[in-house]
Amino acid sequence: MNEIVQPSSFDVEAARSHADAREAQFRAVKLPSDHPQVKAGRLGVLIMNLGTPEATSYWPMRAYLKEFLSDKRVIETPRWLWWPILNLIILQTRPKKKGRDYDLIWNKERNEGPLKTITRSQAEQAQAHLKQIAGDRVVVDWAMRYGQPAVKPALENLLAQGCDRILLVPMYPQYSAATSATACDKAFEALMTMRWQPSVRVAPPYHDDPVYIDALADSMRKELAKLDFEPEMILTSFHGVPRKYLLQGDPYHCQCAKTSRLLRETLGWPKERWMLTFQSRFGPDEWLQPYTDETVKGLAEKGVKRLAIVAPGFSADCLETLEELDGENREIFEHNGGEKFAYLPCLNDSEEGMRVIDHVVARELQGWL
Ligand SMILES: C=CC1=C(C)c2cc3[nH]c(cc4nc(cc5[nH]c(cc1n2)c(C)c5CCC(=O)O)C(CCC(=O)O)=C4C)c(C)c3C=C
Ligand SMILES: [Fe+2]
Ligand SMILES: [Fe+2]
Repeated sequence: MNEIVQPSSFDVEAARSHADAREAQFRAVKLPSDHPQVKAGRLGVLIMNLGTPEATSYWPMRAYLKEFLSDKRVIETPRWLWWPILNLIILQTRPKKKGRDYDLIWNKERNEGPLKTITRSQAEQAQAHLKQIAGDRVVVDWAMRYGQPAVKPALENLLAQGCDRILLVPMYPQYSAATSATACDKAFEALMTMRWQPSVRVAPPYHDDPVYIDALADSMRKELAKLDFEPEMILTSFHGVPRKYLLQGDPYHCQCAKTSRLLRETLGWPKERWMLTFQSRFGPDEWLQPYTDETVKGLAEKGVKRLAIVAPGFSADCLETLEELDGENREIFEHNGGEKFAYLPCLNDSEEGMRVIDHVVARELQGWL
């Protein structure tokens, strides 16, 4: 690539900021007519979450579940055994059943799952925050590991805007191969095909970051203050994974346990009125225990009347929190003798939630910005 030609009128000192100077440089480039367009010097931030179906009817649900459940990072069962189970059993019934569940939480105004609405807003707010700090130098986009918007076009979009350094931000406070690693795999797969590969960083898990723990504590205090009761017990419920993933070295369980402990300590909540549980069990294998639904039932049966559940592992409310925790588990509790139940929302795009995202992004851009 040929060098940037600076016209004499271009005065770097006079530029208001480094970002403005970069912008001015883009505009000042003079290239031969057959030279490819060169855009560089910007930083990209790609916020990545899990994904959600395009619609709640059979075929979109089936496509989403097939992509998700075909991922070897999610289901580690050998393919010869898993393929017939997935195609001949699960994909026959689950799309319809789960489609009905998605109907209960669907954002009808935008015709999309809440995970998409919230992730988009998080990215837009992060972009607005970075604009204040760095002008147009940083571009924020968002993508989903499964479904739309896909990771590869999002990376291409960042490159097209001149981002030659990209920060990937998997929106999972606790690392698991089934979530953070597979999101990065998808990004690296896209980078494999690129001639001019950007420099890439990956934001690490933030399960014990004081900014995250304080944001969770602040959000919980606010939500608890709105209730007309004080919970006898608080459950911190995390998405489960098969127990064998823990035994094979996935740090997810330990990171969930640490988040839960730090949150309780920060709130000063009594140990005997706080629990760590795991939800969303899938299939016949043993998953991380104790299971949320069995715990909720057991507590109600033992006479606990007032219960609150919070899901610190989800950066955005979704099917697993709105339908499973606030819907199914509320019903289990009330059906077994419980009286007052509260589901406390995720950090989402709230002030507390954005504090965490802005902090993680700013920290990981250090040295680049
Ligand atoms: C079957 C294996 C699964 C593993 C392992 C798993 C891990 C895992 N998942 C999340 C976060 C989310 N999962 C969501 C939905 C969902 N999860 C599974 C399966 C596994 N997840 C399925 C099949 C589904 C789809 C719904 C269903 O059929 O039950 C969601 C919600 C997406 C939405 O659209 O709202 C999230 C978020 C984590 C954090 C995790 C392990 C660490
Ligand atoms: Fe899941
Ligand atoms: Fe552990």
